[in-house]
Amino acid sequence: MPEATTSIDYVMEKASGPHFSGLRIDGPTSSPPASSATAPSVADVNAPKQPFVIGVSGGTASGKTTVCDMIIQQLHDHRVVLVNQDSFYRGLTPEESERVHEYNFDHPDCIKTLKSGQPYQVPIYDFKKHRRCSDSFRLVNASDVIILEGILVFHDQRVRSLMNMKIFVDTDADVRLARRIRRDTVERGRDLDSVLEQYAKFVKPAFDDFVLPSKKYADVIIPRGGDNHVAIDLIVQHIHTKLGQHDLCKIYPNVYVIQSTFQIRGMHTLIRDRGISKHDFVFYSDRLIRLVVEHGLGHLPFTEKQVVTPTGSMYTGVDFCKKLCGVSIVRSGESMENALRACCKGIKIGKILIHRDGDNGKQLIYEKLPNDISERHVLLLDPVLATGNSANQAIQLLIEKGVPESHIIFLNLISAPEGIHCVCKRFPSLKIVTSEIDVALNEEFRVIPGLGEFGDRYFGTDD
Ligand SMILES: Nc1ncnc2c1ncn2[C@@H]1O[C@H](COP(=O)(O)OP(=O)(O)O)[C@@H](O)[C@H]1O
Ligand SMILES: Nc1ccn([C@@H]2O[C@H](COP(=O)(O)O)[C@@H](O)[C@H]2O)c(=O)n1
Ligand SMILES: [Mg+2]
Repeated sequence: MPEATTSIDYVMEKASGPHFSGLRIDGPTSSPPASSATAPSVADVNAPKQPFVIGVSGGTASGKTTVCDMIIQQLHDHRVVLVNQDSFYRGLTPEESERVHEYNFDHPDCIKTLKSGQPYQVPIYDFKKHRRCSDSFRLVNASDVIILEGILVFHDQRVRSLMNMKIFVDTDADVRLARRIRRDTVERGRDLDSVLEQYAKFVKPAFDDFVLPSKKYADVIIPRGGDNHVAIDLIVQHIHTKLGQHDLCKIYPNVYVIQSTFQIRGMHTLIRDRGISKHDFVFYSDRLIRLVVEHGLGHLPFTEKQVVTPTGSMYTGVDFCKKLCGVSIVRSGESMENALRACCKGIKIGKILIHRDGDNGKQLIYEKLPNDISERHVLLLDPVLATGNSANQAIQLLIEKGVPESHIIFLNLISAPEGIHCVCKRFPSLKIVTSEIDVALNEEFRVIPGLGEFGDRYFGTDD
């Protein structure tokens, strides 16, 4: 895809015609870094990333935001970020606010910065006051997927050229007007006359002159907006396919990421927050660990079992696998032992301590495992999979003790792609169960965004 070569600050300003434009054309930009076109190597998080950019356009109140929300929800991927054109309106002065009906509101200026891999502070816009909320920003990272939404995002060729996929939400004009009246009067404190006047004077002409002509650039047109579930499903599938090259679960079928829900995202948000109290860190880590452990147990073999219920009927179910063992990688893996004990009554738990010895890998210094470990299925415990060096050493030890590789399930809360590659390449029959896969390791081999030193935070030695 061609990279735009010039600043896009001026983008679509010409669309404002004789009226003054609300577009912030003096907005913050940054020079693209020297190697912005390079795809990141898994080992170099500092290399600028090339996100997958989706443009979503359509007339006012066509359902753009609704469609974007549905896509994001169905993608279940924390790497997706929504950037709304609204955030880039220039704030009106008090005098301008008096004559707000003279305004023709327009366009974003952030996408180039985001595309070139730099974090960006997106302003938050107040539609009631017609200006940006002072001191209120949302930090947007160079995520893997950026959705840029707005009525004019297809207008300028240079903005379009940044997009990997363009979606136009096509909704009947009467329906849009009815929704806009309701939205602007109920949510944005406008009165009916001003909404209708603005619509006739600016919104409809701008739609005819700029928005509708840009429909021809769309790759996908969605009739009926958010009501069109088939179209949204297809788009989500396409995005999944496009991101497939990063999808480690497809490369390694033995990697399982537990189904993301807003509960799980919420818990991750809390434990990743550096400002959270120790008590809350432990509480929400424990909740997540319990989910990972339960999910991991679901991968154990079972035997069929029949029982008689109190109604005298037969119930055909399954019997748990009895020959089990937990093995924690000391020290942070010990934080997962309670959850395992709570799920598996009387489970034996072994330990492996691996001492970091310089930069040349790991040196094992302690192990205590059940004598009959070779007959057991092993749940290997470590909340963070970073480089994979410690994990590989622990797994190698288990295999040397006679545990078949396919009898090992490695449980963790977060995994770096580097660690997954490292472990899965060497031990392809082992299973990994995790709750989130992070972006990469940084130069210090720390998981990014990560959550810092898990053991120190969990056991309170981070002061
Ligand atoms: N399919 C739909 N059915 C009913 N109301 C809808 C539908 N899609 C959107 N709306 C409502 O219409 C208004 C505009 O939708 P929104 O998604 O914000 O449009 P846009 O971002 O294109 O301006 C909102 O109040 C929203 O709740
Ligand atoms: N202070 C403002 C800023 C913008 N608008 C209108 O918003 C419309 C675009 O947003 P949609 O969610 O409807 O796509 C656009 O038509 C602007 O006129 C506004 O009314 N007040
Ligand atoms: Mg919107």
